[in-house]
Amino acid sequence: MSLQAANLAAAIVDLDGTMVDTVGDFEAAIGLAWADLGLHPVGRDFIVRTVGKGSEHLIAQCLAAVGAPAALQQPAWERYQHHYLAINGRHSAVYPGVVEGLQALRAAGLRLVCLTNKPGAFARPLLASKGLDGHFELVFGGDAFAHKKPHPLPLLKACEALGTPPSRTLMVGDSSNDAAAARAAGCPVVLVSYGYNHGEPVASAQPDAIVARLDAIAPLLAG
Ligand SMILES: O=C(O)COP(=O)(O)O
Ligand SMILES: [Mg+2]
Repeated sequence: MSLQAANLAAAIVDLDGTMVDTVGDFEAAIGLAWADLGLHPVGRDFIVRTVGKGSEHLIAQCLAAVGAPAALQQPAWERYQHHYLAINGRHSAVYPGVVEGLQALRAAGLRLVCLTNKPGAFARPLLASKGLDGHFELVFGGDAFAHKKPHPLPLLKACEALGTPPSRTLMVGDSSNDAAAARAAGCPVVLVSYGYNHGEPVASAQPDAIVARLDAIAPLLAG
């Protein structure tokens, strides 16, 4: 079914790689945590390829990449959270077209929810400091439910909270995690071309549409 024919009532919008370019924050917080623990630094490219499945996954992968012993898992997670909360948003930027895109979706009558794999305690202050929080009725972090994307549960829960059927609730994301979760939940999905998709082209996730900016979505709905 085309996006136009879906008669959308709401959109669920991803955060990292879709609305905000946060790689600089991940890189800074991991760098500071790793320095505290005397670990070898992790390269930015590795972080870009690994972001998307939540912070716990990112930290575990970065520890494995530098051959850190298992005993450092918990201290690394604690140091990382400490530093991330302190620098949150400082090395991040809202992508061009995001504010206009969110405004246009709302003007088209869609209700908006933010759903991210990022912990809620990181996501809420980031949205607020970037002035994006006012667009969303609800914000769900990666720790809000028993599973994260690519599991469909968070999308189904978001639809339930909105009271909108998945078929009329658009997922807007940047990665195969968003696309797989949307497919399994029964939501249509649009991916942006500029985010973090584990080094793969977003076309391989077979979304309903690919856009270069968030403000290119509303025109697709109008036909
Ligand atoms: O924190 C992550 O790993 C990704 O977060 P996202 O779901 O907002 O892309
Ligand atoms: Mg993302």
